[in-house]
Amino acid sequence: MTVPFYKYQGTGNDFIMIDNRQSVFYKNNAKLVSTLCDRRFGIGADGLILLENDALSHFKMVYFNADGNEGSMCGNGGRCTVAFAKYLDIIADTATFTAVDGIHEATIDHDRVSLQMQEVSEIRVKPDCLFLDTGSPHHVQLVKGLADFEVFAEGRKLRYGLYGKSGSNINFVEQLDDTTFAVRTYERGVENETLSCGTGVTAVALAMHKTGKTKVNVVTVKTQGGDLMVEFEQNGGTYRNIHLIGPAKQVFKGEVTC
Ligand SMILES: N[C@@H](CCC[C@H](N)C(=O)O)C(=O)O
Repeated sequence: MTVPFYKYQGTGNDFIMIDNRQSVFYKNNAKLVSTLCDRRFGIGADGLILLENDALSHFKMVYFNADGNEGSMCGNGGRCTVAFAKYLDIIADTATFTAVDGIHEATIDHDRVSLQMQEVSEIRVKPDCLFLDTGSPHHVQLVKGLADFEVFAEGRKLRYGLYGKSGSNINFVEQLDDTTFAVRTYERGVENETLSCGTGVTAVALAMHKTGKTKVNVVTVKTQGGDLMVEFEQNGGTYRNIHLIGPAKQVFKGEVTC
């Protein structure tokens, strides 16, 4: 049986995208998902996303990490799914969709997607790092010399050593100026550095604001795959109206044999 697929990328975080409104893809097959995401034996991607029907919103996003397991929220994947929904004519310029962490709103202008993220009220500030959940769990740590930093080795050590079996995504950050940060992320579920992680970028912006490294409410975060912006409001200890903004593009389409 063949199933049409599309490939999308958001600042280099890449996804296999399948229109599953007619249940064409059997989703309880972790081995199939991981093989499709394999860069040598499959299509190659950081994750696979199913766009499905939803009673409450325009569509539902079901996200799998490259290891084949269903993941927590994916910010770049969410932005790419909005672009895919527009391509399929499910939405025009605004969307409401359901993800694993609840309902999200988004707008799209050409290939630029602004995705509203869930509120964040708990940020754990530790002596040399922060931990917060922006839909997915994130460790945020300032480092010097980010370009040469051993992201894979250090990220893997922390992901398994500090956060137990369930683990965490690990972000290493360097401040570039009052409003701009660079980040490199070791992604749980991909078990490698990815070129960009949207929930990670969101976590970095909030963590840097929380610790007073930046005073602005619109932060630019430079990833290995391009720039993203995070806008937010802070009220007491809670960050709300958080938006992750940046490009999401279709790269190619094809068919998979399942
Ligand atoms: N690439 C994603 C993050 C996906 C979540 C993560 N891998 C996990 O399950 O912990 C993003 O853009 O947010």
